[in-house]
Amino acid sequence: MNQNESKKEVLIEFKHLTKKFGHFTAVNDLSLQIFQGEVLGFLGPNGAGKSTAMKMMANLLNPTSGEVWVNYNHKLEKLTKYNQDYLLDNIGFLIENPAFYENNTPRQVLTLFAKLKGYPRNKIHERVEEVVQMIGMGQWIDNKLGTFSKGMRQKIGIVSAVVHDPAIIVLDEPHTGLDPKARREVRDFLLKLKNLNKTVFLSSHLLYEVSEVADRIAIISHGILVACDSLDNLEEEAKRSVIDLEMIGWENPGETIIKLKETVGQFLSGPIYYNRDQKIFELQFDGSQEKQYEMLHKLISAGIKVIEYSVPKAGLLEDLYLKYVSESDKTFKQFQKKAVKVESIL
Ligand SMILES: Nc1ncnc2c1ncn2[C@@H]1O[C@H](COP(=O)(O)OP(=O)(O)OP(=O)(O)O)[C@@H](O)[C@H]1O
Repeated sequence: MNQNESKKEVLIEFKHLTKKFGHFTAVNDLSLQIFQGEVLGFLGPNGAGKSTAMKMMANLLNPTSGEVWVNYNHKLEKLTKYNQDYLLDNIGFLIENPAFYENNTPRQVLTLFAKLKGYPRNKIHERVEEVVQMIGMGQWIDNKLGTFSKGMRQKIGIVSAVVHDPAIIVLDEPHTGLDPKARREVRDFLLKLKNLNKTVFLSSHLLYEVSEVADRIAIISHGILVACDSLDNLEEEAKRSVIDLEMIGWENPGETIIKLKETVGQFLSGPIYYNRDQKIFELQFDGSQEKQYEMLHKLISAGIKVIEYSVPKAGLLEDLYLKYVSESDKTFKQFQKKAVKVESIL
């Protein structure tokens, strides 16, 4: 935990949360804190366990073991069926696909949600109009939901999670069924919530959508938390790992790779790749900026004619995300193999 995190108030805490369906472990010993005022992106491939964890947080599923703790009056309390009404009162959830009556309008549905959640009656009219405008659906407020596309319903579902103005908003895959324009509207909506200092816990398998709004990212794969850090730190880590090198005065990529290895091999953390289209060499590098400079110095001292030496900007975070997920895939497969061996011995 860094210094900033230790100062912030924890609003939700998962403690060793585990959910098994029969022999299958969907969420495996997940420990995670969500801090006041942050947008925490919960990222993972399909089937990673995101929805299962969120359902346990909403008390829609009981954990097999572990606990969810929720902040109430500046004190964390363990979530149970006895205190869920007041503990979850200040949280807005979009967990499953929203189902609406076809004949209702967004105004009717959202007014009902706000009433049920105890929002002040004299302010509901204004609040409903405000949130529908916020997500760019103002002109549809009195149209029947039966005429809406999947994406439009999804946006109304997102709004239904915030209409009572909760402090914490939990959105499971809010981008489902949205086209690029609608995704941008949802992104803008999430940024507005962030500016209002709301705490948002957002799951998705879309890295870009999460990285545009999140302060921190938690990556889950096969039910296991494989990374959790601030977006800045993850971006730093991603940047450290690759350097693109463009040179002149070389002919054969194979021979050049051998020469590069001889010259700077001690700094490298993985193989050197040659990108044929861009005519650049990719060095896998894991070190400080000082080391990065030393490496450049060695290249030039060895007579290698470097004309570009840079950290690529696009796609780095994606590479890092895929690295975490594929490492976890490998570990999971090895574990499965061992499990099969043990079963056959038994
Ligand atoms: N009720 C259930 N019974 C059995 N298995 C389940 C149940 N609910 C979920 N699973 C399994 O648990 C795993 C995790 O599912 P979960 O829905 O949490 O993943 P996810 O990360 O939300 O995926 P997606 O992005 O596809 O929604 C999946 O393999 C799923 O098939």
